[in-house]
Amino acid sequence: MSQRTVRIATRRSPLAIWQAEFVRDSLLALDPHLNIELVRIKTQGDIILDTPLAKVGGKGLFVKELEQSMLAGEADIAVHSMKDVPVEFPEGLHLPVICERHDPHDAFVSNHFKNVDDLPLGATVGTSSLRRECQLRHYRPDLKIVPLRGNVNTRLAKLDAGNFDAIILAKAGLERLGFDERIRSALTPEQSLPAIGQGALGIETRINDDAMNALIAPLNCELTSITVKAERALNRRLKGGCQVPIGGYAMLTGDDIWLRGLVGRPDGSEMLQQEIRGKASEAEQLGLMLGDMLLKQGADKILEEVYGGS
Ligand SMILES: NCc1[nH]cc(CCC(=O)O)c1CC(=O)O
Repeated sequence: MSQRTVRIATRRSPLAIWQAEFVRDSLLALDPHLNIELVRIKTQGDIILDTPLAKVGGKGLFVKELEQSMLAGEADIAVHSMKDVPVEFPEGLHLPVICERHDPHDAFVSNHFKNVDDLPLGATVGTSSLRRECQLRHYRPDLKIVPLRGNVNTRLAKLDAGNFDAIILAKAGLERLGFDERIRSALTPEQSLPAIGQGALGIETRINDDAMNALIAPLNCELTSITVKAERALNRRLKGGCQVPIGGYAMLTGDDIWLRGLVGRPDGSEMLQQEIRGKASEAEQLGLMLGDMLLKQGADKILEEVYGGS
């Protein structure tokens, strides 16, 4: 029974490796006799580094190759940032486990300024996230938003090279890599509503791999699963792609859930926001309803323009 081998498919970025090792160590804490290997895979998202992802197009740029390795039997599980996981899974695969969420907020990183309000008029901020760009422009129309891609380490190096007054990154990614001291402040959800699934890790497996599904089941965090499922239901209703600024963040208090959603234009000229509260047991329906509210408010028009109508 022991000496079972688990092959974890992971991207090669330092953050992805940290996340795969986090899941490896969590599994080893449950059964020290497991034999766990990392299968390091290069994805499209890692290869195309000089183009804003929204322009590269296509969903699941960071997960497709990991899924193929599982379907080909070269890996047993894949660890993903939930933020990067598309709403639909390929036939034969599912995502039964969402681990306890780390900090979901965006972080303000700068060598000279302590928060967004502290930035001088016309300051340069690096981000390639349309969601961050939209909200920053909406909040501070004077800021100059400049594309910034690459993994977390690369982005910090570009900041240090003096290319930007500040950059915005996910707090969770910085903290996982030990860059806590680089975080000058957290952006509140009112300043920057996080990305759907931000801060949460998910584990994808083959649906029919009963042994593996049972093995990873204890890593599931029920509370995180509920909130992320609500956020992902919102994304499903909005047919969330990476060309539209979309934000979504759910919080649980006891049996109640509070879900906020945002759809906007990258230039910040329009930013629609809605929120909904209800029973946690209806998390997914609430996510879909919130999507409908945003669509009715005008998100349908924005999405239609971006995706060229349908
Ligand atoms: N798109 C890259 C990505 N995917 C997940 C994270 C952060 C970690 C997380 O949200 O779990 C990041 C980096 C960032 O946005 O700064």
